Amino acid sequence: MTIISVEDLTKRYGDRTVLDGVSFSVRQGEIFGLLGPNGAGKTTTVECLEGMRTPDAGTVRVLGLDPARQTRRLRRSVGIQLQESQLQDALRVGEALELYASFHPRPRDTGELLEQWGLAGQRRTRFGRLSGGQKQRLFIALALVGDPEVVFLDELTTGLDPQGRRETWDLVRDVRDSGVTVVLVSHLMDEVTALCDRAAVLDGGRIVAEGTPADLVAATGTPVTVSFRPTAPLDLDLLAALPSVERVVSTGGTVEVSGAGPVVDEVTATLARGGIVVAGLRIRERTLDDAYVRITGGDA
Ligand SMILES: Nc1ncnc2c1ncn2[C@@H]1O[C@H](COP(=O)(O)OP(=O)(O)OP(=O)(O)O)[C@@H](O)[C@H]1O
Repeated sequence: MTIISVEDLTKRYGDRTVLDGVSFSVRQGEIFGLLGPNGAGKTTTVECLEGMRTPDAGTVRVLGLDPARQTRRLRRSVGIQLQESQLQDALRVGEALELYASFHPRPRDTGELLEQWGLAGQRRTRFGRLSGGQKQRLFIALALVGDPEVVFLDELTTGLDPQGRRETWDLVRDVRDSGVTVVLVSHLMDEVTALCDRAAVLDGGRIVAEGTPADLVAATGTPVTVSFRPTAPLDLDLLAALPSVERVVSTGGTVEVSGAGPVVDEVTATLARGGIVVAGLRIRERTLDDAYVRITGGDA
């Protein structure tokens, strides 16, 4: 079921068009990534979905509502991750959660949320005294306190150490598994690969790719590279003639074969047929990082 649909969304700031016919949809219960370099228009898109900005053209629906016109009804069902500047340093963690819970008709149990997000021991701690990771977890807990159907998370793990990032990813998966649809704004490829069920890549105000992380990689035809040292003479033309192979280079006894598609299968089958044993076999898999750089023209 489609929870969010965006069709031909256009937004201008003055005479500058920052969103130029953006279309994508988000299904219920998925983690959907909105990925793109700085200034691509991610935040503007999400602000249109949250009802904070009014599109100049196009149609946006979130849970069947028009965010620009039915903002209040929408706010009951969506959770939005705050930015740091939006909480006062003197506010205690428990107070912040109670305050935000009071804005919602059927809030979640705040004690349970504190427990879930590892903040039970910080209930009386002032916001200004929390660590970066604790602040980030509090922002997510605040986004969830209204028991939303959709939650928007923006630059989720900024400032967290590797351990903190992984723990946060696990918690976001739990959020998804509890039935909440998650829209994640990120410019971090590893985050999108690890977390998102699907993602759209935004560049210069347009969607330039959309699909699962694997789809995005495949769509760009980013090369796979296989390298090895043959232990017997090898006819490189045999490899160059394989359908998926684009390039064969031999330097200092190491052969490097690259291409898009089933390169690894074709090369290993050819070697096996020729009875050629190889040493130091390495396969460099394509990654979303490579795909992203290709899609956005290297502006990562
Ligand atoms: N209120 C505004 N007035 C004028 N221009 C704006 C405004 N807000 C954003 N912009 C411009 O619109 C473009 C898109 O900005 P947006 O914040 O949506 O991009 P983003 O992909 O979220 O980037 P970042 O990752 O840097 O936050 C940028 O060039 C930005 O400078």
